Amino acid sequence: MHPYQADQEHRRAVLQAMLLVTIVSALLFAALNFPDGMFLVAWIQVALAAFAAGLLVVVRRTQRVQAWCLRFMLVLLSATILLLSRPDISPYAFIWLLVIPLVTHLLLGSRLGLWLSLGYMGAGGAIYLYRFGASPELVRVEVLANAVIAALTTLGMSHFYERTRERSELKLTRLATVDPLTGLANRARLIDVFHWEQAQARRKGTPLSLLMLDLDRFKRINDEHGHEAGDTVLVAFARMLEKRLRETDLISRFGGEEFLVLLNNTDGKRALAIAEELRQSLEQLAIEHQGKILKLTVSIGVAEYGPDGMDLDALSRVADERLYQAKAKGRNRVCGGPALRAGVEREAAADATS
Ligand SMILES: Nc1nc2c(ncn2[C@@H]2O[C@H](COP(=O)(O)OP(=O)(O)OP(=O)(O)O)[C@@H](O)[C@H]2O)c(=O)[nH]1
Repeated sequence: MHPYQADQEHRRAVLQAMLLVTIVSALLFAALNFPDGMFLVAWIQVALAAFAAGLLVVVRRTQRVQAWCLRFMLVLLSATILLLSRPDISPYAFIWLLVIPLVTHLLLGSRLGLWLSLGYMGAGGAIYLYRFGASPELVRVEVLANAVIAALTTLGMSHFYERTRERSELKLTRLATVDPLTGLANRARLIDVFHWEQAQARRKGTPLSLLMLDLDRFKRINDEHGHEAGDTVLVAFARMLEKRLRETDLISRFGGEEFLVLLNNTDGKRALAIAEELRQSLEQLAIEHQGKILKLTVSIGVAEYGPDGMDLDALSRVADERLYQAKAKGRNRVCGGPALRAGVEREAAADATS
């Protein structure tokens, strides 16, 4: 699951729980307020329950969970402030202000949660002082001190909890999707991104290509210069790939000295040319390790989404076969399919005759 998706699913679950609580409590309060003749308050509560019920249906399927969380919070908090500003509301209803930091942080994260909490709790506090400022027993120092300390405690704890949760989630996401040696994407992330790119390619008909790269005689580097030198080479190769490719390309390390690159918006012919540029760049690269210069080459297999396969497994298989051909032909070369090669040759012939 993409990190963004994991976060989205977390928020979706919290929002669904919050909507259920809102429906039940709003209907309960409406049922208490109707017999007391507080019709406007009761109808606002019924409207809030209806809005939450409608949202419950939308939220099950929407991809825009964060936007719906914000809309729901703005409606819920504005309705709360509206109800608290009614002259017939009990001072005990202001206790609900203490719940604001908890729900805003759970639904909107630490940043938006903090700002909305400060805004709406501040507004609620101001309404309380305006309404009950003339009743000495309701604005006694110990009453206000209790309220302020309780409010700051829930705000501080909610903020601290959410910040810590967000940081751990980020750390776990990094661990789950990044190769620790090179900092490139790992297999799990490549699979994730491939699914996204595959959907784009299907919907928009844009081309997509895959390169499989394998360093030549890498074992020798390890054997002759040590494992550390091998690691230095892998990192230098990763940085070279990042420098030569676009930010939208996904570069991943699959294992050992094998790398996979996903080139979006790139057809097989262009991918073949890019692979050739990468091959030449590595050939010219001098990698320094403990005062020694290490030289290395790479073999590359190219596959194109569509002609060579419709999923990652099929494309990887084809790219791997072509990589094997490149190795078999003497290494330090790029191999595409017959169709790709024919395309390049046709172009070369056209160039020669023009
Ligand atoms: N330094 C280092 N070496 C690694 C790492 N992962 C795998 N290797 C080594 O990579 C080498 C791969 O060797 P082979 O699969 O024989 O391939 P090669 O020597 O590159 O030969 P060809 O691919 O046929 O050109 C092995 O010696 C592994 O121990 C790593 O993270 N760091």
